[in-house]
Amino acid sequence: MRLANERAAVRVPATTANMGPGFDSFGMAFTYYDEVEVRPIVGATNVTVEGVGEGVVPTDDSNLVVRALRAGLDAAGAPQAGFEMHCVNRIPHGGGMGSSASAAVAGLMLARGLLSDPEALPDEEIFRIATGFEGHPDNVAPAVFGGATVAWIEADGTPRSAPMPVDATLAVSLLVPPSTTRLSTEEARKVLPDSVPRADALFNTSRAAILMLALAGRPDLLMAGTEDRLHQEYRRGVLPASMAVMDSLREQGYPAVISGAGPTVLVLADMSQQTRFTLERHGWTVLRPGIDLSGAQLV
Ligand SMILES: Nc1ncnc2c1ncn2[C@@H]1O[C@H](COP(=O)(O)OP(=O)(O)OP(=O)(O)O)[C@@H](O)[C@H]1O
Ligand SMILES: N[C@@H](CCO)C(=O)O
Repeated sequence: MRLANERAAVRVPATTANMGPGFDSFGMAFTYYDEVEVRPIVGATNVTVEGVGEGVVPTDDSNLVVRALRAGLDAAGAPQAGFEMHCVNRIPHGGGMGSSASAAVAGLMLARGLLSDPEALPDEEIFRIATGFEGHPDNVAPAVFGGATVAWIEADGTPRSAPMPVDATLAVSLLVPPSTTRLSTEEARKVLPDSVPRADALFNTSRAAILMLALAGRPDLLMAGTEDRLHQEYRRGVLPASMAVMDSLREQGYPAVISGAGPTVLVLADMSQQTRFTLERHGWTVLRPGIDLSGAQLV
């Protein structure tokens, strides 16, 4: 295998995970993208970043996108090089919109784009390697495949995923709190208990099944299908503002959940102008993306 192309570029979607009851398994991709371009060079890697993470994320080989690119080349048996990389980042970091999964998928897609035989890195392989970076597959699956997905880990450790039927016209709102409230997934996972009451496990089993029906065209089931007892309440202490907004929206009849590990709040509905303005006055950003059905694409 060799590097056959002098450049590759990728567009990778933001994603949500959990969606209420589907902890570590449900996910969905949005028409809201990071874009990365790369060129192999002779010499040291140099990353330039525009937008989110500018001046913060590493600009050398320790950058997550570069690490994933290198992992992809290794998996395909291709040689390494130095890289000139330019990232246009829109997905907030530590925001609950799957930035780290999208970064890993971006790097792996770029590896594919540089290879003499792109088929050496099929989607399933990119999904597997990116899940290794993340530790759980729920954001990676929609970032790779698009749409709504259910993802799981087989007993032998193999990650798997399958598309969930979704009404692509479903309205989505992502409520992103001010950037001072970012929360790393690592911190958000530390507050979760190792075991949960059987009644709560049963509760989530039915709600996850209901959510599948709701997404496929039963919007009347969205409120019941977005209830959760496995993770959100345990995270209230590290997500006080987001949980308060989620509670208030649910009281008003909106199917609101914590997006991924937070602090972004996902609402599976459009919201009244007044509700949006109130949040924006308090420094929140309201995004209203569509559902991405393609996943990451070389461009
Ligand atoms: N585009 C990127 N380039 C480089 N590093 C990134 C990029 N995106 C994410 N990261 C790294 O991943 C970290 C954020 O990952 P983390 O899993 O904590 O949050 P998240 O993926 O945004 O949220 P969630 O998993 O809840 O959706 C950043 O602090 C940064 O170190
Ligand atoms: N399922 C993950 C999503 C964030 O990566 C969590 O809630 O911790």
